[in-house]
Amino acid sequence: MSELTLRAKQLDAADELAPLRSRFALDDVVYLDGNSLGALPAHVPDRLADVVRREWGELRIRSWTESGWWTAPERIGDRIAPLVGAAPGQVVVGDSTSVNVFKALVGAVRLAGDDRTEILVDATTFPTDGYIAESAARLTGRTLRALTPEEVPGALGPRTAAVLLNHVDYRTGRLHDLPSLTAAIHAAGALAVWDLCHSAGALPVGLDEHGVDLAVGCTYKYLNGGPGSPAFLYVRRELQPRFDSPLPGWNSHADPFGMSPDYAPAPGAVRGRVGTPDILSMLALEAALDVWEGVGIDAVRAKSLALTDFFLECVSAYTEPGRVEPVTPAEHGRRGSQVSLRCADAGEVMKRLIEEGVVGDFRQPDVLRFGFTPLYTTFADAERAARTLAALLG
Ligand SMILES: Cc1ncc(COP(=O)(O)O)c(C=O)c1O
Ligand SMILES: Nc1c(O)cccc1C(=O)C[C@H](N)C(=O)O
Repeated sequence: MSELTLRAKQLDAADELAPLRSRFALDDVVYLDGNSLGALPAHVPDRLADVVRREWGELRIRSWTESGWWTAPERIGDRIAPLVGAAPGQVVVGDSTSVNVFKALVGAVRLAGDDRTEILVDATTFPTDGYIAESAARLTGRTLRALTPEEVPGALGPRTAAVLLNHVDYRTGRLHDLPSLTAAIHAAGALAVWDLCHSAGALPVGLDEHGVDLAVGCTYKYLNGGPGSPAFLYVRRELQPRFDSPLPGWNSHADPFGMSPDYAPAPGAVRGRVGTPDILSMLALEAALDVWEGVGIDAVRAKSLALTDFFLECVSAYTEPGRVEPVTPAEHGRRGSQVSLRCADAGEVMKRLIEEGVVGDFRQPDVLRFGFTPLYTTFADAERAARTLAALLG
């Protein structure tokens, strides 16, 4: 047994979170793609079967009240809230991340007022955010400026309405400094909107603590909600009474069954709802969140850093110098829960890695991306992935 294989064994034996892996349906594939689609929690199929057979099949329409379907968006929002550092009543679940980016950004611009004429967006962001920001700017008559997060403080001014940023960059795995960027945005009198897709469930976010205004995130990555599971929207409590949703569907009405032709927004997080919630996906997500029972996000972060440190060490020990180049920052304060390696022919290399039972993904133009989900990823997984990669690269 090599020194690193032995170390992996010791690290797994000492890992307090190791028993959580049994809460998931996993096989002997090394699954390092939980930053794209989280693994299936083992109890979710039975829960979903119950929702379909009993709640839908037998109770039918009664389930909207008797099975708690109607209030699911806020109830599930309150279960995500502690994972992103939010007190209850500020997170609502529903729609895709893209739709929530639209609600949050247009809502932020409206909150900022008419004399603030510019939106700033992270140029390195996941593309959907940039597309939506462009449309939000056109619809609200604001200009849009795309720049890197480092350039944001220097670009802020009295004209800035809102800034849309990613907490962790999907390609490089770089963690941006949410507290200091939010503080700089506030000092300029603008609103901070954060996309938490790659940090929710992976590391502490501290939304309330840092005074973030609005935030969105998906639930199918580190929250393991399943393919296409609904996203979430956070609106800071103090802003809720003035939050003017650009998609004021009947589900966000103060009295939805009053069926009034006049719109009156509901108070609180409910104001972020739009139309009928996608109950099957939503209740799969709710069940998936049970795996967090007794688990703290700080412990998850500590293991995530230990896993990514160990993976980087194994890659450097096993791989010929120069074959791959880490693009994820080594510094803990700037690292999300993934490791991205720049590599020649990355698309082909990832295809072969997957054939060898190590699943990560390829991102244009030359990045091998490995996601580490501390709830189920082991140190042995990290070592085997690095060893398999090195063997492939020769
Ligand atoms: C940072 C980020 N924002 C948004 C999305 C996607 O949004 P949606 O859930 O609408 O597909 C992703 C991944 O798909 C993402 O990585
Ligand atoms: N949402 C996805 C999908 O529907 C299919 C494939 C991948 C995804 C992803 O989530 C991609 C992901 N946001 C990324 O960081 O690349």
